[in-house]
Amino acid sequence: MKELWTTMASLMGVLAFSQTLLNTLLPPNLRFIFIKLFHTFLNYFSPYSYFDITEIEGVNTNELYNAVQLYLSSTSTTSSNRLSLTRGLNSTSITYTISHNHRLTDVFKGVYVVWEHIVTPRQTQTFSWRALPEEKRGFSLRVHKRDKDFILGSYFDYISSKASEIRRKKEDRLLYTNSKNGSLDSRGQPWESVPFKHPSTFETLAMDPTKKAEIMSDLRDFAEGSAFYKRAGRVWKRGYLLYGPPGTGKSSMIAAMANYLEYDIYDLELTEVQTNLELRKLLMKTSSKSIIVIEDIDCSINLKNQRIFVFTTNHIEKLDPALLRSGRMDMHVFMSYCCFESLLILIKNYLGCTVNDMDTEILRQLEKVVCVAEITPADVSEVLIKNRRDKAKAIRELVEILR
Ligand SMILES: Nc1ncnc2c1ncn2[C@@H]1O[C@H](COP(=O)(O)OP(=O)(O)OP(=O)(O)O)[C@@H](O)[C@H]1O
Repeated sequence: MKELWTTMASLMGVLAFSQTLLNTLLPPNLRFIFIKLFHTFLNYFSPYSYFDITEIEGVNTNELYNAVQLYLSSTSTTSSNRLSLTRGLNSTSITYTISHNHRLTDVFKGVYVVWEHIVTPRQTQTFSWRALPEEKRGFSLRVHKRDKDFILGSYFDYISSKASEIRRKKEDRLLYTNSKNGSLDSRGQPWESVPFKHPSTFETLAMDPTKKAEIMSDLRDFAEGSAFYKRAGRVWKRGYLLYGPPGTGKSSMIAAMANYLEYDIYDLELTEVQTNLELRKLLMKTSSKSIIVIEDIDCSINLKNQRIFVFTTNHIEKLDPALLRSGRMDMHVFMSYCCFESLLILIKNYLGCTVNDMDTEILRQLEKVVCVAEITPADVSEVLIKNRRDKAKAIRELVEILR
């Protein structure tokens, strides 16, 4: 053991001496060439290839760096014993990634790779139109030379698609509205956004169960069908027309759709849009995983984008028949007054009672009166919220107002 230490100490001494000799004898340019040659020599014999992904390329943010960071934060790949945790302002989710200058191993289709998160202080601030971070951050990927082509071919594509999936799941979704008179915000965006936190889901939505199941399956088919639409040469878009009296749940339905598909919502106020060109620009600035809501329908609008559109109206009879025939609306959904099934859903939402908890005679009475009373789910909700602490009173009052 003692001998080993002595040998190591001598080796270190030789190395230090060689470095000093190199620094004294060689001018900086030659020294640089010498070090480069030395690295090339080492690389030649090394069994590994390295890929560097820096956070900032020139002055642009490198999207691949963000994608790798997100990908490495997914539980299935994390095998490091030191992680950095972060949470964005107004966000409910925590993101974690490997700590600075730590490593982790990932396995992709049986191939082992090692990631290292390299963070070093930025030495000099080169001239730039925007301030650069004080630290230089980057990922270095080490792969075996024999796996290099395979990794370049599919691993990075896999990382990018996984990162988009994680981004959609983790990020709080947003509700966008178009700025007044087509003005742009401080970041040059025509849409203003706020976090979207509407609690409505298909489970809490009171409507005919068959119709509900049909809409859910249509949405799912559409969201998963991009390849089919492409094969069939059709534009990947779907239009829904929601119509019915106020308070029947059109807005709740839109929120349920967005929550179901985990899409953002763009609430398009057409009165703020002056020209078709302006409209096109607005639509170009939306993501494809989004629902675009248009409440004032106008025949002249031209919608060619790939996404889901939802049109709402309280008066379908006032719509131009040409608009209904135009093929822009693939599904017409009538949001109707309360039916018995809707009533049961609302009672469960607000009072926590199921059919089994309720008196059969009361149920029979409710069933009899609800189908003749023109009462909206919004009206029923009001009564139930008001009396939510006294379930019996809530049901009694419901029977009363339905008569
Ligand atoms: N079908 C429904 N299921 C569950 N809750 C509903 C439903 N319809 C209405 N509500 C309740 O009533 C409130 C108002 O309904 P909502 O705004 O969705 O109706 P709307 O049809 O969009 O009305 P408007 O045409 O006036 O915009 C909702 O926040 C919700 O609490």
